Amino acid sequence: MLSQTETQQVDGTRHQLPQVTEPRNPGMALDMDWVRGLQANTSAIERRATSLPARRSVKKQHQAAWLLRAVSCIDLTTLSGDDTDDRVARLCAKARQPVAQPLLDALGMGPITTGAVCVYHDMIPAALRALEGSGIPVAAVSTGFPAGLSPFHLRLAEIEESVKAGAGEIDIVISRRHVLSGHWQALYDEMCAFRRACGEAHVKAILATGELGSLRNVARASMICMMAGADFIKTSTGKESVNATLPVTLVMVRAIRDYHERSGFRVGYKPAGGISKAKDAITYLAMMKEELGDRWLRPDLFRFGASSLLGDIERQLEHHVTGNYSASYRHPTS
Ligand SMILES: O=C[C@H](O)COP(=O)(O)O
Repeated sequence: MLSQTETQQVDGTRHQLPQVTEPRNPGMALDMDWVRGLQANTSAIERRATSLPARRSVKKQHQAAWLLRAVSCIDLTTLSGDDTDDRVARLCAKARQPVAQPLLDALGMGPITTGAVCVYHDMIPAALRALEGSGIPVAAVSTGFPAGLSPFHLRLAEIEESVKAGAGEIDIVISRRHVLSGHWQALYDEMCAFRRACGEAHVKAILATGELGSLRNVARASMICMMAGADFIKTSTGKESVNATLPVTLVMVRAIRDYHERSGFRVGYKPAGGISKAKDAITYLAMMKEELGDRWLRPDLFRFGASSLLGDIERQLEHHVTGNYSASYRHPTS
């Protein structure tokens, strides 16, 4: 069983987190002087990113508490052309009970859920049905995900349809070409329009960082999306050839820190794509704690976009409790 100290390791609170209400980022006018002043020292960033996993070893007895926190921050995702209502229902059952009850009992933990379930628009009704009464939000990818190259009015309409269908969170993709050609005003205007179309639904801006060409572009695109009112900035669709990485994370979380220092608003961070190992999840959480502080270790400000991470975390928790590793096929996600 986890002691109270162990469950407090992650951010000084019990794992069953009280609800915290964060004022929504309203955005601000585009400040091009600020944007142009943003630089990224690639070699320093890469050095810091490489040193983190090696330097930061979460002590064994605290790992289970960190892993449970990671679970509560997962946007449990299925984004496949062959998604079906049944697959989404199985995924949602997993979101409601992501860790087997005997493991939770052995760890002395109460109920836990994932942060959200993330699906394509057509899967929203199935997800809502399966999550009814759970309080788990449905996130829908939108705006011509993953490329974001459909006609602009259709991208706006897609957001509106998903909000109407009941999605509480909308993951939009930005136009990479605006970044690659330095059309910052166009990027800002696009993001403002997406935010408006979302209404009360929270909007995550997917930058597709693997396609932005440089870390400096990542810094600038992050800042512009926040200036235009993004609630979260997210690395990737999971469909680019390079998805979430630690260097990109450093650049994005430092942009979040700068934005908070100047505006007073906290924007969330969502690394997504290719995060499938429990130890990587701990590295990301440790980076959030070191760069942004404990407040960003809660699901209202941090999510993993991941389809298979949960299975590995459950395996590691089982090992923590029983001393044995089970086969990964025993922990299917959907
Ligand atoms: O936003 C989430 C990603 O599409 C999930 O990517 P993944 O399948 O590599 O975990």
